[in-house]
Amino acid sequence: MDQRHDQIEGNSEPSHSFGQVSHLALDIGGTLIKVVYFSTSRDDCIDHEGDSSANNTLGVSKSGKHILEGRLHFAKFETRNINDCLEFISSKKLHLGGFQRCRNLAKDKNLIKATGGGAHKFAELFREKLGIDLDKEDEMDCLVAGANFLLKAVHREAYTYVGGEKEFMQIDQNDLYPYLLVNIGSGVSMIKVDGDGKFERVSGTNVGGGTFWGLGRLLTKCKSFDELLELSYRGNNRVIDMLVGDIYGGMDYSKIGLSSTTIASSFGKAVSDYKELEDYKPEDVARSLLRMISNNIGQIAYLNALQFGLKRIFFGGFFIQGQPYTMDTISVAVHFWSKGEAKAMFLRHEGFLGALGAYVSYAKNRLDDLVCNESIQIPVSASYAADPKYNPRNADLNDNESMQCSVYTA
Ligand SMILES: Nc1ncnc2c1ncn2[C@@H]1O[C@H](COP(=O)(O)OP(=O)(O)O)[C@@H](O)[C@H]1O
Ligand SMILES: CC(C)(COP(=O)(O)O)[C@@H](O)C(=O)NCCC(=O)O
Repeated sequence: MDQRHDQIEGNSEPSHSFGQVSHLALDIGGTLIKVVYFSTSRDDCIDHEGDSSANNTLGVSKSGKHILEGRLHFAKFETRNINDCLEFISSKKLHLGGFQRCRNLAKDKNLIKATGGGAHKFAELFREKLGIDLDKEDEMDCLVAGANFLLKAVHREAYTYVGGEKEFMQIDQNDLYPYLLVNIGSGVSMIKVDGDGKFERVSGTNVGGGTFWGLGRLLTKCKSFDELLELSYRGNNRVIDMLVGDIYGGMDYSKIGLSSTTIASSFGKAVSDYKELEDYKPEDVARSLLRMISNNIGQIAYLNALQFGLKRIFFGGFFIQGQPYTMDTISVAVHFWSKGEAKAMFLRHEGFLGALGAYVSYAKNRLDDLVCNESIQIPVSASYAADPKYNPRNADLNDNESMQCSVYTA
């Protein structure tokens, strides 16, 4: 048996063991590193057309392409803790790949697809610590490729969020373009997508996820992003935000379509109240901040959609993280400004667009193709649960998933 295979399996109980790991891809952003990799597992072994050779996860399709069945795994780390990510990759031997056991495609085993600014910034570190070269892919190319892949290949990927309810969208592949992709990472990029590889970054804003996390940390003294979010759920923004009703004596300003509860000025009450930061509850501050930033992004997104005549806006990036209040504020902003004409849509794998784009870019070189059979909500931590060396503090996996899929190799 292949030694590499042994080493990977050696860390795991049989029920959750990895088979081969292949095609590791990274998106090293300003705040978070996103990791995507494919693994076959014994549970997933399928012998297509009777191929019972050494690698029984590799079958041959009617078109002559080999099919490798397995799961796509997702993980994320804070960029400031990049060593945790390096350790994770190293301990799982993810960088060594796995196709060579079955297809002798080892020639570029030390070349790992990577995108995001960190692919440039940390290239030397990866070479030094893991002996791998980062094969850099452009960040915008990857965001678009990742979004197109998810929208076309993954069932129940896109959804609207209205009145606290998720509604999954049926995406007609023949009627997908054009759309606006708004990626809310540390900063925000807005990309008009017209097709596979056909896009233009039409706008962006420096007021994004990093602003929420950075300002929020300074204002509330909270220690983690999740804590800040948690705070925001308990808060009441009306304590700090100046509403139309505060200015108009409790009345709507109906002539221009503003209800009394519309925020007239985010944080505006802090001026008239003569209060200091300590006089406000951190949860109210967090709530106002989340609302201010989400609302602003929703509005800028809509204005761009308007300018380019786009009806559909997909929001990605880890700022969203499937958080109800964030999505609600963005949805309301898009609905309000577009008078119901445009729709905000969210993606289940919103934070992994770039990493998935880097992943599918392997296809450019090796003619491999990734097909998702289905998308199943399985906590990715379940894949590691049996690993005695797995330390959840190292891999901040939150509630990510792995999804079942096939890789078609030429
Ligand atoms: N665990 C976390 N730690 C830090 N930021 C987080 C976390 N989860 C979500 N976020 C939010 O996601 C943003 C980063 O999103 P991401 O799409 O990964 O961007 P980038 O590529 O710039 O790192 C942060 O600025 C923050 O608002
Ligand atoms: C520079 C970036 C593309 C980097 O991506 P990120 O790490 O934030 O995901 C992004 O932060 C951005 O688009 N910022 C907004 C810059 C602007 O248009 O004003």
